[in-house]
Amino acid sequence: MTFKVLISDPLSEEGIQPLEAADNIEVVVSTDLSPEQLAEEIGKYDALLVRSQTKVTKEIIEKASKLKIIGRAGVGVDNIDLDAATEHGVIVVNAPDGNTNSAAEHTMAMLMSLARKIPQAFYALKNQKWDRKSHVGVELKGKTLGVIGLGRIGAEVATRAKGQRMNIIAYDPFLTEEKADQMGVDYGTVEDVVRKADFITVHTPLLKETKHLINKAAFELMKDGVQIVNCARGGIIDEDALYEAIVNKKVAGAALDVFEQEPAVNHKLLELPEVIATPHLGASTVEAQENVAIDVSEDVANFLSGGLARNPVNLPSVPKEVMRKIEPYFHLSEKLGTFLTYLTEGVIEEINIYYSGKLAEVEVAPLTRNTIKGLLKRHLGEHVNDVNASFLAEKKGILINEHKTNTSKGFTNLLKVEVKTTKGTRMVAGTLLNGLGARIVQVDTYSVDFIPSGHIVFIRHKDQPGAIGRVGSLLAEQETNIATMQVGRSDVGGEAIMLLTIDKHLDLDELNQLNQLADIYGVTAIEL
Ligand SMILES: NC(=O)c1ccc[n+]([C@@H]2O[C@H](COP(=O)([O-])OP(=O)(O)OC[C@H]3O[C@@H](n4cnc5c(N)ncnc54)[C@H](O)[C@@H]3O)[C@@H](O)[C@H]2O)c1
Ligand SMILES: O=C(O)[C@H](O)COP(=O)(O)O
Repeated sequence: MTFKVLISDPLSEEGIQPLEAADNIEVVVSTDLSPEQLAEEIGKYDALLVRSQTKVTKEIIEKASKLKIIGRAGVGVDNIDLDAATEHGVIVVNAPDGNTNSAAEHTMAMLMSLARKIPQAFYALKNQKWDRKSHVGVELKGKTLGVIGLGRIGAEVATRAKGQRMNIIAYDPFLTEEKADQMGVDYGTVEDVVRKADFITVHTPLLKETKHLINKAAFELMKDGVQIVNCARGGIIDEDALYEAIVNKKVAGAALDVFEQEPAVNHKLLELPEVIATPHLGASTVEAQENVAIDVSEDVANFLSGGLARNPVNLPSVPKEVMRKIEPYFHLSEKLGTFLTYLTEGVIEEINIYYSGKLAEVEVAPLTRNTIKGLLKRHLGEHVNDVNASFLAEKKGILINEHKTNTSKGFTNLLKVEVKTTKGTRMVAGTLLNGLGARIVQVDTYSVDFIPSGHIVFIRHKDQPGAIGRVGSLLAEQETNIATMQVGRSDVGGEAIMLLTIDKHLDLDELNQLNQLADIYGVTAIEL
């Protein structure tokens, strides 16, 4: 099978080698597509690679019938509708580390240019003006730099600013006083940071919570003459409030690499001499572009070949260590879900997944997603996958509960799935036998032992002499070979079950004949 990958923003040619080199991938580079053209084209592609320019909207994703993965060669994914991607089962991956250094260096370049008015002086000189008086700057040494968002880039900026002998005060929701101490920065709230800083730099993602984090009220708390840097995302700083604060002389200068609307030409902030700017160049270095393109190309190529994504954005990433422990249970978890879809009637209201024995000691969320995938796929179709399974279940109002218990009924590990529907509760449990693979060991209250794979017939019948024989004889007449057979009953003469694994698929006629045998209550053909 050949996968088609569209690259719709300029990426480093060296960086996309992992895709070009893959036998099963055809790469198309088309960086001038309008949104309408992209919407028209996207249906042909299995993967899309972008930077920040391509807007991957809900409308685009809805037209992307074959799309499996979107790769963002960079950090920020605010140009991608993540909810729409998740709903349509499209995984989004980014390259979180490749441009950290370049973005931090660009921030420092902007900070120093701002403090020494280098762009303004250069502009004057270019216009034949030898003007030394208007371009007197300030030193960084001894000043306080407020860092809002002390993640990868914020932390690198803090380290470099310390090299300029600045004091750092930082706020990040994940920063503790202890960690701040270890990093040699002062810990503060957003309010502390904006009150105390001479320069403020923001390094958060653009989220609902960070939109206009620096607003009119924040500017009012700042020192007079404060200077502002934004090399993260337009929109973290309220541009109207910044404009006003500069005009009112509260803010002495601002260095902006990013804007609320990009490309930002004819922007009112660019008319102010106190503002210096670059057109979103933080990650535009040869090194960063190569790094991010390699990272994302490798991830996309690997994912298309059936591997796991290293840097998923809309799916929690699972540490390798945990993955190694739970990977053997993947097959079992999906099969248990699928098996139950054949037994249940009515609308699913609640799914309870019980992990016991060894399984109770590990992170099981990926197994839960996989079980739900198995439960939903048969009815909702192939588009249900790990990315959207929980989302779709939630959207359908299904309650999902994970339980960890110690009661593993003598098995070293046991995975039990119980589904409550409008018509009743059904249950199935499975285990992984050392060296023998997966087994289903319980169906409702019956103990069984069979491999969850292939053609299975589940029969409910009256516990009567002859019932089993009649089923065996009819299957023989139908030239159906029985591979294994399990029987179980709750009470003598009561309801009993037969679970047969057979060598071929039973058609409707053959099933009907089985159903009409004496003492048979119901026959279900299961394909696992
Ligand atoms: N200008 C560019 O070209 C360029 C290049 C790379 C990254 N970026 C942008 O820089 C930003 C940071 O990137 P990163 O790689 O450091 O990301 P990161 O995830 O490592 O760090 C972001 C930090 O922001 C913190 N944060 C979240 N909400 C916050 C809040 N309300 N207040 C304070 N902190 C908050 C997080 O806890 C995290 O530590 C992103 O917006 C990214 O898109 C821009
Ligand atoms: O979030 C990022 O990684 C940067 O903003 C880089 O964006 P770009 O890939 O468009 O340069």
